[in-house]
Amino acid sequence: MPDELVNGKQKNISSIESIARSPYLNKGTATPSSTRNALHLTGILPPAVETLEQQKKRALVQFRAKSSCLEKYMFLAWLRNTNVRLFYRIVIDELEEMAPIIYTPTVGTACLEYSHIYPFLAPPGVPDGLYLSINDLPNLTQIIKSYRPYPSSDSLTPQIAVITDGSRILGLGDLGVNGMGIPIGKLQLYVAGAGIDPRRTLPITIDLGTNNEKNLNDEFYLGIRKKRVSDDEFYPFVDAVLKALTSVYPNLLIQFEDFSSEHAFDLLAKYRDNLFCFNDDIQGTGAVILSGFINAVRLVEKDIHPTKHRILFFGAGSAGVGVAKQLLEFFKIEHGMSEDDAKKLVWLVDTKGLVTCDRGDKLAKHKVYFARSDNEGRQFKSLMDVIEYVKPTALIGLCSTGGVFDENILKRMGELNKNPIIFPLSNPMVNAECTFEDAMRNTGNRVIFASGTGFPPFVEQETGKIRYPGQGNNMYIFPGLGLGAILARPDRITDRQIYASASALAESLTTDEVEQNFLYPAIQRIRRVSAQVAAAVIVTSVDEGLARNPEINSLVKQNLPECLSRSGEKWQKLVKYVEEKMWDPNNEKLFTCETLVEKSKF
Ligand SMILES: NC(=O)c1ccc[n+]([C@@H]2O[C@H](COP(=O)([O-])OP(=O)(O)OC[C@H]3O[C@@H](n4cnc5c(N)ncnc54)[C@H](O)[C@@H]3O)[C@@H](O)[C@H]2O)c1
Ligand SMILES: O=C(O)C[C@H](O)C(=O)O
Ligand SMILES: [Mg+2]
Repeated sequence: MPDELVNGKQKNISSIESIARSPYLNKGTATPSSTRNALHLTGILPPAVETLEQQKKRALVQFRAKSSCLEKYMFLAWLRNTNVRLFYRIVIDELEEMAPIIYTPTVGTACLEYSHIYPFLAPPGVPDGLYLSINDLPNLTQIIKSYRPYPSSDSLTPQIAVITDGSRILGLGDLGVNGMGIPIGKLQLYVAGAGIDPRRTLPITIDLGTNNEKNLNDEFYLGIRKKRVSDDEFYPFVDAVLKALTSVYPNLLIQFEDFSSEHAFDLLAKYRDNLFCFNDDIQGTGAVILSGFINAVRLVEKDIHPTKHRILFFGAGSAGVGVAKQLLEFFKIEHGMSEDDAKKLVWLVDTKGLVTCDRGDKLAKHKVYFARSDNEGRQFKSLMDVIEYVKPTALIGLCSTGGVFDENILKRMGELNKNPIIFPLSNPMVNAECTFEDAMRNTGNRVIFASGTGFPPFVEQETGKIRYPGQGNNMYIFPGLGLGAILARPDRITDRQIYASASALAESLTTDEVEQNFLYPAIQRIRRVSAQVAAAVIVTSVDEGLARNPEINSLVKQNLPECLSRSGEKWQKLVKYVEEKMWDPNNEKLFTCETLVEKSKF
């Protein structure tokens, strides 16, 4: 037999095996009989040929029977790594039930336990994400090139990477390499919420050590066992990773996630103008909270003029400062305020109290901009003292300390305001500054509320009316922002694109949601909402002259004014175009299993 034929046959065998074993292509019990025969799966699979719906039903029964959220997380992780299509069918259809498992709060527990649950998340050979440690410095490019989450037949060039160094995972602190759960969770929302093809997502954890003693002393800890490296090593290593990534994947969008605040601000400042990237905790959170704030401001407009708000941030890290900066844009753009006047509407509090210029300590760089100088030498330490001084209309918690908006604080906010705006945004749920129930009870049900992790609805005792809390989480922004950027391909993510994402999100509520005083759209509608957010990002990048995708340019340019106003037929057409680009687990064209079998004539 000629060599080519032998090779040809070997190729067939290996491609057939890779279909049967591919977490992406295999359909498990939904594999049709003809394909089973071709793949030699008859006898390996039980005889029944099921539909995706039947598989989903069984998986849901198994999922719901799990006794803890962590077990549910592990079950879903296994499903994702063995049957991609079934996993995403379930996550997309049941997002309200699944989001708290694959994302906050359970992803927080999973990160805390990551080194303990690790081998049970994926079958051998299926990676959960890309690990790059400081020891890999000489080989970064090679490691990145060889990383294949699926067999090479279904590997595609990644379009979006979420990268963390595990140093500030949610409000849980430095978790080192255990932080891998976060890039994985974020990218699952990219797929479920914005229809990015799962094969085009790249979760990355860089390991530069950890200062978490518990991890360092844990016999099962999976990261390198040493203290975090100094900045002299940190910045060159991150730079080398980014260079290697972009040399292998030049169009890759990079989302920085859960870096400690100082590094988060520095990395953003260093790369925002020369790399296709954004920081989710600073810009994504800024945009999502701006959006909720815009809707909250509308709700209280008859009592408080928008420019008369007094906004108190409890927590002055990457998220607090990121949100505060984003809010300034709203006052400047929508209300014509000068930067100085807008800045006067914001007060920051950190562990030492109100952030002022003359507090006597050396302020971290990112706090200096908002430090107050109108305090006439007075300093305020406790939150209550600051509240008495500022008399805030809005209280925003981003301090990672659960329960600090206690009964007294909430009551006082209720006394000061007809409808106090209270956003306990820290994650996961145990770190939320207050619960929805406490906020309702202590303000006579008058609070305007959004939290980072979703709380259950509250039933008003007197009326029996059900009140739904808002979820102010960047998950409403990053999927749409990323999708829009991937489609338009601007050179960089700009402030205007971020602002457009926030304002499109604020406008995305249905009449029914507006009537119910929602601040954010229902999570079940996330794909539609992400399409609107993505379209707004696309239009802005075309208007800025930054979009490099010719198809997008020709589609948008001729209808630019209508698209910029986000109304009318042309805008709707663009949103539909974006929706049609979304990956869907039921789209057979994307699962070439049968076609490959047929072509292989085996
Ligand atoms: N809802 C969302 O979408 C979202 C997005 C990003 C971050 N977050 C959450 O925000 C929190 C903060 O993130 P970060 O990156 O800004 O973290 P960070 O650690 O950099 O900042 C925390 C800030 O809170 C202050 N602080 C801590 N304890 C305090 C206390 N008891 N009293 C007063 N101030 C206190 C610190 O001084 C610091 O300024 C985290 O819990 C994170 O999960 C939520
Ligand atoms: O991950 C989240 O749920 C939101 C945010 O990015 C965070 O760091 O808390
Ligand atoms: Mg984050």
